[in-house]
Amino acid sequence: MTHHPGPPADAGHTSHAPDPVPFGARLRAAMDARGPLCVGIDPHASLLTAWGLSDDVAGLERFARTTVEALADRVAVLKPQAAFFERFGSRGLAVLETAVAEARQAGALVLMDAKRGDIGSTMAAYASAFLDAGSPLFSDALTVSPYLGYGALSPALAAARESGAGLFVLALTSNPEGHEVQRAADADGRTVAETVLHHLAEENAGAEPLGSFGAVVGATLGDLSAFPLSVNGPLLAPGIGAQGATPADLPAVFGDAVHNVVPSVSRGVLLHGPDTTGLRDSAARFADEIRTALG
Ligand SMILES: O=c1ccn([C@@H]2O[C@H](COP(=O)(O)O)[C@@H](O)[C@H]2O)c(=O)[nH]1
Repeated sequence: MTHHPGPPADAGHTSHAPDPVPFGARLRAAMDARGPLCVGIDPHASLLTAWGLSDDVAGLERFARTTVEALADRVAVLKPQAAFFERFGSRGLAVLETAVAEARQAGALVLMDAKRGDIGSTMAAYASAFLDAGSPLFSDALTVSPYLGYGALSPALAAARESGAGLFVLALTSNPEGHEVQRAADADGRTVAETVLHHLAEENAGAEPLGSFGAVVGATLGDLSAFPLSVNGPLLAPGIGAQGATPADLPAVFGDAVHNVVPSVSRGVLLHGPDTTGLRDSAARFADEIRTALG
């Protein structure tokens, strides 16, 4: 697979032609070319301050631009955390739109971490916002929450198929509070997380080289061999760095599914900014550790 992982040539404008190559194939190509590391763009107020920036839209804009310029030409995936842009209202969203377009233009796949989930009719509007090729916030993939029922995600699945985008469905999140919901079992003893993973395996059946519908599975969770992680789709693994997990943990957590893992680091890289070399060197160190861990 030699397809360029980046966007169509008109990225940066508000109109995008649907990419005929499904997200899973584009992601596999990007992982092969650049390694699997995903870096989060999480402009925490504390990071803006640490970077010598003001906690306002100007600071946000500088933070996002610096991160994109430092990393979009070398990591497989950039993952803007929408919350940190939304807190500045419409002007924050304008910064997010620009960051998405510039990151895609530079060759990174953009995973919008917005964790959307609602009844189907409202889910269709979220899908339109992030997964319709003509939307200003169109992204290569979107995180979604299945806790209104996996079936309520149908409009997002349909929109992603239409535009060649992907989804990452919350299954086993990196935070300890997730357990009481995600590990709750039904009458047959099947946990919520297992149910989500089974749906994803069905979604991705037969897809090559990789399905477009992934799961979010924290790198912090220890041995997950009790869960059916082989969904023939990507597994976004947040929790490396600031939350305490390390690349060396990945094989023990993910077992046979480790080669479909997209390890994700936000603060662990970002705290080395605003210096471009600091950001790049930090990302390169994580990438090296991941390569070593995955053999
Ligand atoms: O289970 C999850 C799902 C998403 N996240 C998000 O990833 C980053 C983690 O940031 P770090 O600075 O590397 O801790 C953040 O945007 C979370 O909202 C997660 O941590 N766990």
